[in-house]
Amino acid sequence: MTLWPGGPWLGGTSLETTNHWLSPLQVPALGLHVLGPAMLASQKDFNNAVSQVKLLKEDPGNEVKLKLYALYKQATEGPCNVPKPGMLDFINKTKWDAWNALGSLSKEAARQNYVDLVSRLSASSESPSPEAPAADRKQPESDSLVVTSEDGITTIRLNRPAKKNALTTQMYHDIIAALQAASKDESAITVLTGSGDYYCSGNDLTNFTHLPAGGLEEMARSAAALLRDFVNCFIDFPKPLVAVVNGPAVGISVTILGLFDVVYATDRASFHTPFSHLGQSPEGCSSYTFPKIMGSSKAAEMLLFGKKLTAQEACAQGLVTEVFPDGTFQKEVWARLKAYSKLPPNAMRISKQIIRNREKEKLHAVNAEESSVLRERWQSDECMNAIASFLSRKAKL
Ligand SMILES: CCCC/C=C/CC(=O)SCCNC(=O)CCNC(=O)[C@H](O)C(C)(C)COP(=O)(O)OP(=O)(O)OC[C@H]1O[C@@H](n2cnc3c(N)ncnc32)[C@H](O)[C@@H]1OP(=O)(O)O
Repeated sequence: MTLWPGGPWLGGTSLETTNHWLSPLQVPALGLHVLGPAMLASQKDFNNAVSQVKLLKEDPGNEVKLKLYALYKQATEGPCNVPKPGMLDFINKTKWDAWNALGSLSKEAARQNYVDLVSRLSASSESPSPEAPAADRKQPESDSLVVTSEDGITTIRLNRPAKKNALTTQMYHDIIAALQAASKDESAITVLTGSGDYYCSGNDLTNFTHLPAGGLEEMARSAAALLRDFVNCFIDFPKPLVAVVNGPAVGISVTILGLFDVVYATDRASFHTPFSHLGQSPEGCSSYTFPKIMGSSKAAEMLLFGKKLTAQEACAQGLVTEVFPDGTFQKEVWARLKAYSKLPPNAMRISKQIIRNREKEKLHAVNAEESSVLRERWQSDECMNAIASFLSRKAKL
């Protein structure tokens, strides 16, 4: 089996010829124990991904191939418990190291990560041009998102001030498209900010009132898929990503801050994740990033009890990089960003890559799990009652 004919791997010896490592014929009947609702990739998805790898047009490079190998082994055989190859058996030792580095990652999560990785590789090998100029950018479908590019900075602005920039389903799609375009445009830095007095009041709770033909279950399924795609874009975003938090932030607009590189906030901002109040659970990888950023008990106070942080508190906890007086916020922040945007863009990209790569697989696994749990939560009475309360004007945060 030759996946990338003529591609010398690791010093001229093909990894696959030493282990036939991606042959779908070798996938044993797994009898997998599925953890949650069907958010994690099925065996069929996994088998498809294994076949898809062979169709990739470009060689993804040794590092990625090793990752695929390790995830494949973990997904099919579980944690590495075979003896470590000898020092001089370079290729098998490298493969063993990659597999062993996955530690106790479950078979299901490895399978999911494998499917995600293959889908990203397939998408990028199909993308027509690496540098889509800003002028070619597909404009958002509605006025609720405004995307501009100037001075080496692409700015994605939430523009629904009358609704405190609450995120409609269309806005999630538009933000995904805007991030994908920004990742390929010529700007050095990408910024997310809001119009008006709020940064963002989180998920628009009326999203839950548009029930599709398949009812609540179908609504929860598609919302979980959208959430997962949305958060994946932040995990994978390749350039410096800066949040300019111009006012209070709620829900998902707070949780994804843990995936930004830098967060600047006005002293009027606050940070609120009232998931328990809403019968929901954390998303945006916050169940992982928040304890890492602020320690487990501060994270628990926010994520379990919905403690609202002031900008100064969020800065002290490490969620916010710097707080500015509201009167000079815009002037100071944009002057600083303009200066940063003049730095060599490739160096910034590569530095971000090296930082993010250490965490990427983990973040994707966390995102998959959080989305899966929320899919269930959204069908719970606790959640339905909280949303009904808000919509009937009985409850406000
Ligand atoms: C598919 C992916 C799903 C990802 C899931 C994410 C989870 C979350 O994000 S959880 C967080 C959800 N957000 C909320 O619970 C916030 C709800 N809003 C409020 O509690 C308050 O509106 C506020 C504290 C944000 C602001 O209060 P304030 O008194 O200053 O202003 P209001 O008069 O309430 O708001 C003006 C206007 O905007 C509407 N609105 C504000 N936020 C939302 C929202 N999140 N969803 C829907 N609508 C919202 C509010 O109803 C008002 O509308 P009207 O002028 O028509 O009454």
